[in-house]
Amino acid sequence: MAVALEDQKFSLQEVLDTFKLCLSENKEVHLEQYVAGWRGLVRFMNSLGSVFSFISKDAVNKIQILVNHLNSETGAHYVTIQSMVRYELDNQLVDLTKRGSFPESGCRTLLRLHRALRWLELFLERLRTSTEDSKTSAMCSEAYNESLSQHHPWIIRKAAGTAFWALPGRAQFFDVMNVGVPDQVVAMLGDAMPLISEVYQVTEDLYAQNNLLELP
Ligand SMILES: CCCCCCCC/C=C\CCCCCCCC(=O)N[C@@H](COP(=O)(O)O)[C@H](O)/C=C/CCCCCCCCCCCCC
Repeated sequence: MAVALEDQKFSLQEVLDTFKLCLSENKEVHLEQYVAGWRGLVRFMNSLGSVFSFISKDAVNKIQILVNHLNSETGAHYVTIQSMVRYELDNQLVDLTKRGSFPESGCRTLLRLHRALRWLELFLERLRTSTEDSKTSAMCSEAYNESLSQHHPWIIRKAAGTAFWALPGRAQFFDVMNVGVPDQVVAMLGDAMPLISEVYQVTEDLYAQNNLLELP
């Protein structure tokens, strides 16, 4: 019997596998798979409750901007993050010092998700090494404070901190991930982490080489 898409059980393994697909052998990051990975993560976050919807809205908005670039007539330049950066810089399509004509450039939009990927990397590593009595809210908030929060104003930091309190405990969180017993979750995270870290590092190096890490 066919199962409707919305009835299919969420599998975090599949989402993390999508990130695996976005890195080619020559270390190019494919944008279509990168945004597909984010879409899956947002779906997971939505399943945790409406308290996260302000975060989800922002992420969806940024994903959509990138999808619009991919589907535009210049979409061929957006196949990889590397080609996107080259194209937008060569054609002066990026606001480099202050917000101006290009508030939806691929480079600045992806930078926001890239910073969030660092949060994810830190959060997953904490989850992987956590114990039964570790608190997901504390792990999430520590990861956030070490990464994304440095780019957010007080009001966003406050709202994010409040939302983290609504995270389910570790056991329930592992359950929603739908990977298996805790040992299987830990093993899956151990496999996924190096890939996420590599995607993060390749993007970080590309942005650093092009002085794009502080785009307004
Ligand atoms: C095995 C565990 C899996 C964990 C799965 C986590 C799923 C997370 C899914 C999505 C993460 C959210 C990505 C958020 C992108 C935020 C981008 C950003 O920084 N935007 C701000 C700046 O944008 P501009 O104004 O410059 O355009 C914007 O101001 C942000 C607004 C919303 C608040 C963002 C708070 C981010 C907290 C990230 C932690 C998410 C916690 C989820 C808990 C599972």
